[in-house]
Amino acid sequence: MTTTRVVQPKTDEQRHRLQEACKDILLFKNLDPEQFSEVLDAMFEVQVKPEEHIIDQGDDGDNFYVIERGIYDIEVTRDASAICVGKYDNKGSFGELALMYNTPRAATIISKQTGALWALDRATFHRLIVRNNAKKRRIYETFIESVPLLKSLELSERMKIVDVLGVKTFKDGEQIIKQGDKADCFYIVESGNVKIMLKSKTKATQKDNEEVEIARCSRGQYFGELALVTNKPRAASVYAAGEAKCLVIDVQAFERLLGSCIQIMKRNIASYEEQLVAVFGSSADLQD
Ligand SMILES: Nc1ncnc2c1ncn2[C@@H]1O[C@@H]2COP(=O)(O)O[C@H]2[C@H]1O
Repeated sequence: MTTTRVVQPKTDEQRHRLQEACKDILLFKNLDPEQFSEVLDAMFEVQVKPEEHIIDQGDDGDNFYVIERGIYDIEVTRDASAICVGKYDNKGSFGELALMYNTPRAATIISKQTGALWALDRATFHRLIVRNNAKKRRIYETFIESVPLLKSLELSERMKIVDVLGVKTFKDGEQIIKQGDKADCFYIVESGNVKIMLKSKTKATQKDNEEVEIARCSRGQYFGELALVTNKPRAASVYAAGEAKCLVIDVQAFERLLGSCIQIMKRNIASYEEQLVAVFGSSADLQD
């Protein structure tokens, strides 16, 4: 693997767009500012046409991609039939697996309209992101083993979660999730507390726009799964209560790696109705 720093020349306007596209990329969250700036230097713009195959399942991995804009289908072929397992909608990233694990591409990614991507070459991805993974595993191994939801997974499966997660710190009172938004992440609390707040749409006596606290989550507990499991907008808002640090997993990794935990989550979702009945006298707000 080369250790040379790659610099792809960019205009100020391009760098600005690139920074915008990369600001929420989970795999970049653990980089220090110098490493992040090396990543940005190495990235280059790729314009895509409708129906273009950006990645073909089975190929060797060349680049990691960050989405600036466009819709991309994710297709996985098993037993000779291709199934669309999800899509990227104007945000997110893909193409990390083949580069991380030296495996053939695990899915085919097809653009559905004209779009724009930023690509990071394999050597730079390896040098800056993959090398960081050993450190990430050391830091999070014990904590991730203690998370009750993940107990049923194999150690190797838990480590794959660690490889792709991002860590975010929220200030006291900062909004983490907004009720009604489209969902794209799942969260596990590493430290601090978060409070789940709900604006009732059905309770006539409640003042307009007033949010009511319905639950709190602390270390080892998770939130943000409901909308991912039900494919609906966020059912409640979530705020940091004091400083809170969360591990964040994107929806594609959630579906790929946490599929076997979904039954446990569904059982817990049933108890949300009881919480709502306790607070509002009815669980109707969760059902629409
Ligand atoms: N369910 C899925 N299975 C495999 N790959 C997926 C899935 N969903 C999204 N992807 C992305 O599709 C990419 C295809 O190339 P990679 O295998 O390098 O990395 C893969 C992931 O980034």
